[in-house]
Amino acid sequence: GSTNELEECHQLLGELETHQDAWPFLQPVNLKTVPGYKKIVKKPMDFSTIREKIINKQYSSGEGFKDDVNLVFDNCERFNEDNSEIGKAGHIMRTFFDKRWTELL
Ligand SMILES: Cc1ncccc1N[C@H]1CCCS(=O)(=O)C1
Repeated sequence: GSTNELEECHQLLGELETHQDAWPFLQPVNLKTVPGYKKIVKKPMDFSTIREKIINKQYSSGEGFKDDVNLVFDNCERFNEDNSEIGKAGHIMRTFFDKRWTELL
């Protein structure tokens, strides 16, 4: 059911936050200090914002949670070179998420 589904999302968010390659995604990108980010990335998203949304019951199902997690990684790919430190972390984190999400289904 959706309650259990959202509990699984909360558990999975904890795994994302504690992953060794999560560091670029733990807090919102600083729009004042990262040149170009505000203009280029229309919908910023990060793990702390997702946690707030879970706590405030802003997700009605796992789909909304999954969409926000994917937004984190899509923003990362748009702004960062694939072979940059942050770009590489984004690919690793997306692969990790996709595997765990598939295991939940
Ligand atoms: C995900 C992302 N995309 C583009 C630029 C920066 C970031 N993340 C930053 C978040 C704060 C710490 S950091 O500044 O090292 C990395």
